[in-house]
Amino acid sequence: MKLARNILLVDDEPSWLRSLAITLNRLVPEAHIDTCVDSRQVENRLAIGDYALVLLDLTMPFHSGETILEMIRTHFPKTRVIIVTGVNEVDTAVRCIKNGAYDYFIKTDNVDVLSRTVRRALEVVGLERNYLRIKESFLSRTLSQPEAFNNILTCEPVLLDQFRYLEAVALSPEPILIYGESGTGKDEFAKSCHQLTSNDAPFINVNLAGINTRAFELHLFGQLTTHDDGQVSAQAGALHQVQSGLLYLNEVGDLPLEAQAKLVDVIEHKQYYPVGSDRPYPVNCKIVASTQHDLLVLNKNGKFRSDLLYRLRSHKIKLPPLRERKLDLSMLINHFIQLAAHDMGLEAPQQPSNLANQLADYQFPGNLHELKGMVFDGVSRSDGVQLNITPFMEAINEQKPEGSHQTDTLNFPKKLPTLAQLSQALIDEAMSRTANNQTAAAQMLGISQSALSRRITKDK
Ligand SMILES: Nc1ncnc2c1ncn2[C@@H]1O[C@H](COP(=O)(O)OP(=O)(O)OP(=O)(O)O)[C@@H](O)[C@H]1O
Repeated sequence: MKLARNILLVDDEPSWLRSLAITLNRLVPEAHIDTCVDSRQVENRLAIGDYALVLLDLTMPFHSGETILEMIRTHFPKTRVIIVTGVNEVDTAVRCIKNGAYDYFIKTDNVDVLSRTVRRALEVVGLERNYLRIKESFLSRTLSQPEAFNNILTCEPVLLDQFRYLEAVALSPEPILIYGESGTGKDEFAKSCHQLTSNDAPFINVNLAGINTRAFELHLFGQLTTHDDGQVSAQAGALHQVQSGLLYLNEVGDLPLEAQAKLVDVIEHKQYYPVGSDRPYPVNCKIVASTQHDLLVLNKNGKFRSDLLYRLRSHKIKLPPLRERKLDLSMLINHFIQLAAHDMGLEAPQQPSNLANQLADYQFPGNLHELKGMVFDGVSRSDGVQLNITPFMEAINEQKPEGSHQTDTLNFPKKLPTLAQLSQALIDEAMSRTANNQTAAAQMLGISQSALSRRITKDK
């Protein structure tokens, strides 16, 4: 995770610079400290290094601290300045604050004051930069890392917006919540977030469905066990294994209330205690959670803690169900045909041109899981040329409301039709249901396309 942490110390006294650098390295170990003893070099150093913070002496040969402060405010507005001053220069330091310095520090102050001020300044710069990045990235219409979304096919504007939103918030230190029905692509979005944030660190997926609090603790925090002989054995939890990668908490809505309280602690304090240990360990990973349930409703029903809800909702992505993504259908069917054919070692069959139209009113309760299953079934049943549409037609028929099923029982009129009439009625129905696609209609009727074509031509 990118945090602002580069600091430049500027002072003409090399011995003071050395001791300040050592102190800060010890007290603020997450910072990267550089030093500069020549006030004429400061502008060049800032131009080549991405400094969040400058600790600036006031009295130096060549350029005074006040002059350098003005240069930094003008040319490097994203860099904050803390004035480091002697007791006799406090008036000047206060004037510097009025001119935009973040704070001042008196050389004789105790080092705890210094480390607190530096930490706070780094946090402020980190938040400012984060906010700016989110704003700039969201306002631009383009993605800077489109390859992170290679696994998510879509041309739906609402999802393309979610790509830009995810790219904008991926580097934020806050967690991200992905909300959508089963099979809407939550896992894929979490993987994209991993690519955007920490591709070379681990991605760990923890399924929280049905987990109890004890199992949650062991799974996430790990355990330290002290044996009778005094030996200690450790079992690493997901938070240890993930390091600075991405922890994906799948189905967070299923977590018991007690375990939710433990998760709030992790997010809030960025640390955790392995079971059996009273030593805290830092949390350095990105946390992405997903849910199929509306957490607001769970919260109203007393099943989801408010503090966890509001922490998770700081960045949230809502994925639409497939029934609201009809623009994507044809492309997704082709994609799954390629996958299925590859997995089965077959030639990829063609998608019937009107298949997506026929599915226009189908609700897809299982979303992409269901579509993928249908396509894999259709490929396995295909004649090698065209995708078999039986699985799709079966699903459409199953979904028809009560009373519209005509397949189970046939209601004949009082006077029975002749065989020829019945056969003609069947052909007409199949052609109408498949929008006149002879191959699809033939599949439906259980005859070859050439046999159907002969019957149609004969009847003309
Ligand atoms: N836009 C997409 N393009 C291509 N494949 C996709 C897309 N979205 C999802 N998939 C595929 O569809 C299947 C279901 O997606 P995924 O597992 O991400 O959904 P989910 O919402 O996490 O489901 P669940 O809630 O069951 O975990 C997966 O095989 C995934 O690779």
